[in-house]
Amino acid sequence: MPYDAKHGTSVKLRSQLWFDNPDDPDMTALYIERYMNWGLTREELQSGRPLIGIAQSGSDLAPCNRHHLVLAERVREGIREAGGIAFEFPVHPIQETGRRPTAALDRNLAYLGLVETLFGYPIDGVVLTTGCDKTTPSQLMAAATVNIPAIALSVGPMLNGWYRGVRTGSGTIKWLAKKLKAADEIGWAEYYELVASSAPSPGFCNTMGTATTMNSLAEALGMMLPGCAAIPAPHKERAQIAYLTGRRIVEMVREDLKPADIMTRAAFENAIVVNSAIGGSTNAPIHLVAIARHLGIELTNDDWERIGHAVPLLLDMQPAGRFLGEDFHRAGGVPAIVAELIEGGLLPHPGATTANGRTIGENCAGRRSWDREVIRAHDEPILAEAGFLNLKGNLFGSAIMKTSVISAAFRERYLSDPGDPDAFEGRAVVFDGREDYHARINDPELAIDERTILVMRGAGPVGYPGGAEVVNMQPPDALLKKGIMELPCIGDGRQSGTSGSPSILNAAPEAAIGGGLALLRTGDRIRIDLKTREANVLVPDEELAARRRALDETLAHGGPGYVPPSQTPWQEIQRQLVTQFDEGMVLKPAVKYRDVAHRYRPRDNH
Ligand SMILES: CC(C)(O)[C@@H](O)C(=O)O
Repeated sequence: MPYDAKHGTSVKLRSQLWFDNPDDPDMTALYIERYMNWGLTREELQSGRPLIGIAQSGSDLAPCNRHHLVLAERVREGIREAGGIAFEFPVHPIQETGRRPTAALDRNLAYLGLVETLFGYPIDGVVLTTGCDKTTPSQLMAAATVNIPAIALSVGPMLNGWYRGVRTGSGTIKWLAKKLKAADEIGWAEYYELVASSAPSPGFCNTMGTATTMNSLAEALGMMLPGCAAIPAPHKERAQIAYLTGRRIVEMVREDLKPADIMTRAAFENAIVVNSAIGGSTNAPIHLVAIARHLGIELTNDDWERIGHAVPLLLDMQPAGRFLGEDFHRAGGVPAIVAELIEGGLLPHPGATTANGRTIGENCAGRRSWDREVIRAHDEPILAEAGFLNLKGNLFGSAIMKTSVISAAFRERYLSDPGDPDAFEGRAVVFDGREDYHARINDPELAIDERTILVMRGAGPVGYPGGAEVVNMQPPDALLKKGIMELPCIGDGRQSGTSGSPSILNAAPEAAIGGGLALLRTGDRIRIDLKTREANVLVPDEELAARRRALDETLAHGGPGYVPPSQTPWQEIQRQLVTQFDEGMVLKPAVKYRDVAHRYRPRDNH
């Protein structure tokens, strides 16, 4: 509904409440004078042109998004040409590889800041500059809450990394370098060289890590122009789509096309299917559930399994496959994946609306793969069932397992219980947080062998705090030297989207608030059944009940000792308000605020 009809004012655009409000010329004078002080004229600000925010997520602290500082010029040109005026402003930096203790702590902080900015300033529509992992969901969450017209612009992945003729992918190469170093095959100098080779240009991870995943899903949700997610940052098409995005947001304001019109339940179901087909990150369920909750859409990890598990893997990209971002883009990017899914009858809602005003089906139908090695045909997939499993049992109520990275060697070694090829059992070795893991992983007393299951607890939204990517646990050096490159891992934290290890992640509730992992002890046996989706510690119920009583006692006296104290005000605030991973790790009081730009009119400041 247009702004004037909803609020009974004589202004047509929200920004006119500040700059062109005939009902209050006195306040208009106050609001407009300072925005003219850098050269804008009264005529520009009072001519009914939409004022378009550019939510700038790039900075020197956020190298993955830094190229947005350059792209914003093309966005501005597009906005101007379509008759709008650009207002660029900063969003809180979120850099996964730079922020300690974890960038995930800042997703909700950036969300809060952006909600306040969009609500409290004269902005009619916004370009969200997405990139590194959490920069995408934080901005989509804010756009969902405020619900003014919004369109996302991906910064794009880096160019492919190369080392001695071999593709080196972000993050994924780090796991390999660690293994080579542990096996004494390389020294530190080559280690640095190898890892740095994977980052040859501006842009985010060139693997299907969380960044490419979340940008691809933003496109699948309909919040980007078609093809936007995968264009590498330095390519000319990246600057071209920045310009087109700027033009389009002005039209979206005129059409009053808002996030809640685009990000419907149907759009989320499409995104889940696309995530399976691209081999997307295990961080995606957390973020999509969060965005959905801010729109009032009930999305669960059961939905992820029900809608996504049977979908085939079509994209051969690291860590699930071989290729990198440039290859994905050249093969056709997200539109080619969607086209294959439509062809195979696998996309549930081809009629879902997207940011350009057309449906995802209209945008993508027929745009099939240019390179069948990189993006496979729907009937010749890399893997038949590539989606996530949602495991449950006496260790947790929900944990995600990414099936597309379970290697053949792993299947052979573990999923071979006689008569039960879907189950494996192992002895648990439990670590209380990352420091404990790094201090003890090579301790021979732990007797870690090829049937061990590594467990990390204390890494969740409350425990770490923020829910860190620290469940990337590798076997001890002795096993790596023997060629055992991966052990099954379980954790109440997250794992990098670039990791290829067979892991059970995002376990909720986490140990820090008394989840089942808190009851586990080194030496316990764990059984995982991929068919029944169960994960249980094989300890008699009476014994578990006794451990539960002891834990309750500890919790009553301030909680398990492995939860470190908060170090900053935000750590403490977020700990008090945050939900668990399976509920999106959102701030509990925040989700009730919906459509705030239409529901509320901000009060004047003088
Ligand atoms: C590679 C990183 C930094 O871990 C992240 O981007 C991810 O893919 O999860």
